[in-house]
Amino acid sequence: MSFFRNNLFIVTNNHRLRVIVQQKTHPQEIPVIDVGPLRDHTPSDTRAAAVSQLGQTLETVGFAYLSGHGIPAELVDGLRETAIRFHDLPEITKNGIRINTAHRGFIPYSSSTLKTSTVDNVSKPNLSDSLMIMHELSEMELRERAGQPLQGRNQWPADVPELREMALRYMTELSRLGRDITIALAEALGLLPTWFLPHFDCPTLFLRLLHYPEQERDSQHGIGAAPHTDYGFITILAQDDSGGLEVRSKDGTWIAAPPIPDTFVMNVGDILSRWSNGRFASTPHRVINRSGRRRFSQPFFFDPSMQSVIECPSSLLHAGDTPLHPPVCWGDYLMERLNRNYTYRQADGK
Ligand SMILES: O=C(O)CCC(=O)C(=O)O
Ligand SMILES: [Fe+2]
Repeated sequence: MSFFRNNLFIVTNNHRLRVIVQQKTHPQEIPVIDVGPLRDHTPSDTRAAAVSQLGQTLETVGFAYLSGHGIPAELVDGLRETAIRFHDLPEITKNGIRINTAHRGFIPYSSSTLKTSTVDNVSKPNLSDSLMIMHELSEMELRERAGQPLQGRNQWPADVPELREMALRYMTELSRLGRDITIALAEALGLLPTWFLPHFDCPTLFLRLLHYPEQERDSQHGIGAAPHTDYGFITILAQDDSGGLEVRSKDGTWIAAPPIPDTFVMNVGDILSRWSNGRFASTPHRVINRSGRRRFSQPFFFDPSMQSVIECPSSLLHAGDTPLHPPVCWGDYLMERLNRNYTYRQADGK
C-alpha cells in the first residue's frame, strides 16, 4: 500500500504506467533543537523560542535531535568505547553479572521481548544484548530502600573497572540535561517551570549499554528492537555511526533517525504522554541494524521517583473535559511492564 501512496503515477502516451518514485525523505521530520538556551533558566527571548520549538516538536513528532547540550563528546564517545570493551568480554564473564532482581546487570540475547508493546504484536525477542545500569545507591540508601522494587546494587564488570566512573559521570551529566528539559517541558505546557520537579526527587534512571550484533544487510530475520514506545518520561539516546534507528511518522512510514554528530536523539515516553493528557506524543520507533557490522547505542531513560503519582494537571484540560487516564503510581506502572517484558522476572523463565 505505501508504495502506491508514496509514489506518483502517470500514464504515458503509449499507455504504460510510469512511476515517478518520490524519494520520501523527511528532512523536517525530526528537527535539531539547540537546547543551549535551556541551560540558563533566566527568562529571555532565545529561551522562550527554544521552549516553544521543543514543545511543538514533541507535540507533533515526539522525537528531536538536541544540540548545544554541553555534554562533552569525549564523555559520550568514552562511554561507548568502554561499553565495547565490556561487550568484547567472553560470554561467561558477562553472564557472571547477569541481570539481578533490581534490574541491574547483563541482559543476554533473547531475554527481553516487548510483550506490552502497544505498537505491534511482538513475540520474537529483540536481537540485542546489553548492560543495564540504574541509579547508583549509597550504602545508606541501600539500607533505607531495602526490599523496594528497583532499589539495589549496580553490577559493575571487574574486567572493565573504568566503566563504573564513566557511567556514573554520564548519568550525572545526562540527569542535568534531563532536568533542564523537564523544566522546559513544564513551561511549554503553560505550567510553572518547577511543576514536575518534586516528582524527580529520587529519579528512576536507566542507562542501557546496547549491542546489536552484525546482521546481513538485507536479512529478514530478526529485528534489533521491535517497534515500541518507551515506558517512561523522556529518553536521551547516543548512537554510534551505524544508523538503524527508525521513527514511525504520522502517516505510518518509517523515517530514519541517523546519528548527527554532537547531538542526542530525544523522545517522549508513555508516562509523559499520559501526564500531558496525550499532548506530547510517545512515538513508536524500532532498530534494524543494516550496517553490516555491530551497532552500539546508549539510551538514557530519565524517569520520575517510584512513588510519584502521575495525574494530568487540571490546567491542561479544556472546560468540561475529563482526563484520558486515571492517576497512576509510576512505580506500579513501570513494574507491570518490566514484569511482562523481561523473561528473567517470570517464575517460569519464559
Ligand atoms: O538503540 C537504539 O537506537 C534505540 C533503543 C531503544 O529504542 C530503546 O532501548 O528503547
Ligand atoms: Fe526505545
